[in-house]
Amino acid sequence: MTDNKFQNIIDTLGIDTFEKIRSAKVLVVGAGGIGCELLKNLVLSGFRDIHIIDLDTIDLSNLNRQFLFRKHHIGMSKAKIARESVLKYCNNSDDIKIVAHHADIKTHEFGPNYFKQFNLVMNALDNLSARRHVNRICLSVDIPLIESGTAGFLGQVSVIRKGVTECFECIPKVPPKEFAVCTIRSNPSAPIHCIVWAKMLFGRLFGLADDSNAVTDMDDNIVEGDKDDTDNVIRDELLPLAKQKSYEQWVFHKVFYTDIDRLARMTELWKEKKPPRPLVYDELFSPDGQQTTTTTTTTSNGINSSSGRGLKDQVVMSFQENINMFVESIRKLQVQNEQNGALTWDKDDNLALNFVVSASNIRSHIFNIPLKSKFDIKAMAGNIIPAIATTNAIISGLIVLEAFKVLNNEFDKCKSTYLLKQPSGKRLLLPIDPEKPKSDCYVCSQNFITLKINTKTTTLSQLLNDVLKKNLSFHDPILTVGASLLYEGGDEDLSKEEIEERNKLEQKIIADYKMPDNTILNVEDYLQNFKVSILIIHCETFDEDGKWFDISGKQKDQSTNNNNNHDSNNNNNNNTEDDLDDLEIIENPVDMQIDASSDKSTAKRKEIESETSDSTKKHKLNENNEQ
Ligand SMILES: Nc1ncnc2c1ncn2[C@@H]1O[C@H](COP(=O)(O)OP(=O)(O)OP(=O)(O)O)[C@@H](O)[C@H]1O
Ligand SMILES: [Zn+2]
Repeated sequence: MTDNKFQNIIDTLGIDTFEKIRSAKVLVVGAGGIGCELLKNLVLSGFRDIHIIDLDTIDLSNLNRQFLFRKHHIGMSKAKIARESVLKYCNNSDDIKIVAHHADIKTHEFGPNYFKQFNLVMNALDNLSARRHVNRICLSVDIPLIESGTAGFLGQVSVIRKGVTECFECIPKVPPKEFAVCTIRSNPSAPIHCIVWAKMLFGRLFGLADDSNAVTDMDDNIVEGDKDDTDNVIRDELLPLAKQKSYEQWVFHKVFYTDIDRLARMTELWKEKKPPRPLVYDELFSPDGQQTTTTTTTTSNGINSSSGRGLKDQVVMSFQENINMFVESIRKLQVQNEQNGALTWDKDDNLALNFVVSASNIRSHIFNIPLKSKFDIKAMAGNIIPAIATTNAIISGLIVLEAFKVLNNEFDKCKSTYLLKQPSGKRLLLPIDPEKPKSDCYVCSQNFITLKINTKTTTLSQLLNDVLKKNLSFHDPILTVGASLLYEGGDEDLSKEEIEERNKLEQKIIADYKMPDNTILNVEDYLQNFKVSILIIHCETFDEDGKWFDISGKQKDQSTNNNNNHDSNNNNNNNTEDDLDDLEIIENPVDMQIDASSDKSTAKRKEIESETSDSTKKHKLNENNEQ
């Protein structure tokens, strides 16, 4: 029967619910901040058949809140160590079975058939694409999903059940902020512009070749775009000389002298502000690489630096210290690059972070922008909102409370609960009824998507990678129009020649690829067990700068006529939404960060407003909290 240590649970939930907990098989996706707390809650509540998946290894920066991990675990699989540590809570007894997978949930091993074995899936993820992926599979095999997330003091838990509640994709998520390329490249005015630039420069110098990375042209000594009075292209004769000396000197000269010199000469740009000042390597370093100036404690733009008190990383380094760090990090990264091939920027890789800190601060100095500490730059470069252990703990507790209702099939009692920053009616937790599935959701309601795109200039490769994979989170899409198969991914069964042939096809323009204006393209992903029809509308101009396609939800019956004037239900743009921590976070109940124009947001807002103002409803709110 049961163990005494669960007597409290039995007394509270009743023996029937407890037996369901004992026999349930559940999947936890993610063993990070929420995942660690959740696993501990699950075993302490009596769950004993748990699968846990996480693709990552333990990092030093996880230890302050991911309490299942210790310093000696750094570098080891999160899922496996989480399993080991959590088993200690139940003294390895209690007939408990935890299966840990050190793997990406988006791989074929974990397709719909794998999901079918569970009574419940719980997401403890940190990115949109994996969340969407799990949402689609759970819908396809009709397994309840509990979705959750935290951002600083804010948090949210919601239950997703096919046909009963809205799904994760019923409401479009607010895309991450993007900066205009010209601001990053030519006219920065805030530290974040220089930080974005430095990350791009890292990719340009040490990452994979990427034609869209326009941070600087590293290939020759032409001062781009500039011609003298007699129409000769202007060249920077010093650049090839710098190249002969060392890689770091060449990079330094190119990005902090040649490019800046060119910008400084664009007088139109500097009518109302101080022009940038190019830096000369030899004025900062002697030919033997030693610095020529003494370390200053104040930057030229008057910002106090390293003499300040506080933790080392929280102090703003002097200009000279940034210069030294820049040169040193390039030297070391170049060695890594030669040994390991292309590098990927990672906020937790100290050397990569040093590069971005120093490069962005030097650029800030040049453009008269305040310098920032390594701590601040790491937060901005990693889009980090400090993770708070207590928030994760509260949210994980709420997940388990919803799990009990799910196991009891009490979907009518399930709540979407928001953890607020400020109390609302003295309560920090705001439970509301989940919304019904949105009728025009292309994921849970089988509706059409409308895609406006220039069919005469866009290639199949752009459609596949930027629209279908990055924006719509397909993993391995198969494209058909009518009965003809247009494209199928996967390299397993293809010969080298066939792959080459397919790569060539991917470069074809989509209009030449049986997809002219007003085509209905069917896209299917076997791994997600998900398909959608996309109405393609040819469009040559878009309202926003830099935008080259537009996606909107569309009812099936309306979409088949060729009418460009359809309503945009979704707000998708061209951003890669992968890194977005995509919570429907609300700062305060009447200021919800859902698509403010949607009916749903208005309805929810009204509900919350009335709940927080009406005393009888407040009572209901209190009842709801005592779930
Ligand atoms: N596709 C995926 N498959 C499996 N696990 C994933 C996937 N995507 C993300 N995860 C895991 O989800 C967890 C999310 O946890 P959390 O938000 O605490 O992130 P973190 O990486 O541990 O911390 P931070 O991002 O704050 O440094 C991470 O451990 C991450 O490895
Ligand atoms: Zn939906």
